[in-house]
Amino acid sequence: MKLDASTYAGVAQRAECLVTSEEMEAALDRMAEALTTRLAGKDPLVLCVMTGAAIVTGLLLPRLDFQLRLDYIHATRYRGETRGGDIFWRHRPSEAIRGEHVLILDDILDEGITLDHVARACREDGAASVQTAVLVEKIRPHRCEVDVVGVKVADRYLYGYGLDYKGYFRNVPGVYAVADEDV
Ligand SMILES: O=P(O)(O)OC[C@H]1O[C@H](OP(=O)(O)OP(=O)(O)O)[C@H](O)[C@@H]1O
Ligand code: HPA
Repeated sequence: MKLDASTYAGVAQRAECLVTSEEMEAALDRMAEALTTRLAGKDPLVLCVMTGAAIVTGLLLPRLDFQLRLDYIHATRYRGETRGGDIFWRHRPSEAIRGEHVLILDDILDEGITLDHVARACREDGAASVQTAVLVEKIRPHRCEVDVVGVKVADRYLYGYGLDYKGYFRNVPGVYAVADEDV
């Protein structure tokens, strides 16, 4: 769904910045360090969970100075809404996963349902090992744990650094909480 320019501007004006771009860049540096410790020398297959993880993937991979490969996996359950529904698979690269040390990279752990499904799918598809990393973890109970986290943020509806509000704001250089009236 398209947002008209005045609605877009209103959402942006009412939103609250929770994490600045400087803080996010520092978090990416810390994630890179933790992932290097876990995965350097294992020739991992990094799986970008489309679409939101495209930004964290692009920012993180140049910080990883070791042998790796990149592929993508696409499971979605929000599809432009601010509440999640059933998992919908768009791309599951089962053959590519078999025997690999997989790193699943996503933008956010919210309820944890998406990451739980994706990690299970990788194990079912014969991954040698599965590790997970997210740029943002919401402070709330989750369906699954994650190995490496960038920042922990309040349980509000968020946008920026890959996180979308109705398909928009993924390109915003900071993490913002949408005002209650806009959720
Ligand atoms: O922990 P959960 O409650 O399952 O939510 C997290 C998932 O929600 C978002 O995906 P979405 O379905 O919105 O697709 P997108 O990546 O295209 O935004 C996000 O990218 C995570 O994959
Ligand atoms: O707070 C959120 N913002 C954007 N996308 C999301 N997917 C799960 N939670 C969120």
